Amino acid sequence: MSSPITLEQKQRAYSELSTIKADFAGRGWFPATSGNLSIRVGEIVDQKFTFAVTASGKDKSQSTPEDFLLVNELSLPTEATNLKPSAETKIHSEIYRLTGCGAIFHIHTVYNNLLSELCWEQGSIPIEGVELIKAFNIWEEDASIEIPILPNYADIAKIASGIEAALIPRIPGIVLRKHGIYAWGADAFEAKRHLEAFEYLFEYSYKLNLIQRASTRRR
Ligand SMILES: CSC[C@@H](O)[C@@H](O)C(=O)COP(=O)(O)O
Ligand SMILES: [Zn+2]
Repeated sequence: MSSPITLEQKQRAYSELSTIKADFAGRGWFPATSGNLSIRVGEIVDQKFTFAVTASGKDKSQSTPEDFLLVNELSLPTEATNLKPSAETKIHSEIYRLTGCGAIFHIHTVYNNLLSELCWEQGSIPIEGVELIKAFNIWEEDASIEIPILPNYADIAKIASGIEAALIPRIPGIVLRKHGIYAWGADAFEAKRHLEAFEYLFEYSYKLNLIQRASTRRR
């Protein structure tokens, strides 16, 4: 059994999620109700854990008393509620199980969708030598990283079952093809830093690609 969650722990997680949700909504990171967020509450004990997750299908630019609920490692609500957890909760559960992280943020952006398609054939998005790679705690000079891309099945359990094989240990994120990114960290602060870095690197990479293609055409 994981230890019982106190009201204070729950309120702290909801408050943190609420602040992050408003911040990301302000950046246009939740178009058309897309995206979902979660924070783990309490420790992982005997592979059992609890996390606060966004309710499904909400306008995530609005703040209401019904934005979040608690679920367990099986993605099932741990308290009586009318709310439905995010349709993608099983992806969160699997990432917590595999990484032991403390927070997971998922967003759909044009840049993460474009890069997932541009790099689909190679199976991952390569980024070379950009300073912001250090946001992942990768400090080597001119580091090269690859961000894995997974197929975007309609069956969320099928997506979740492919995560273990796709994970790259030092990369705190995965991209679903023409869908969006999942980024995580030890806590909400770190998950946010990672997500911001991924999105910056995707925009950089997409624009670099455009410039390089245009200059190749001119030659
Ligand atoms: C409305 S399109 C986006 C959804 O299909 C899904 O990908 C998503 O990110 C949000 O689902 P949700 O159930 O609200 O967490
Ligand atoms: Zn999604």
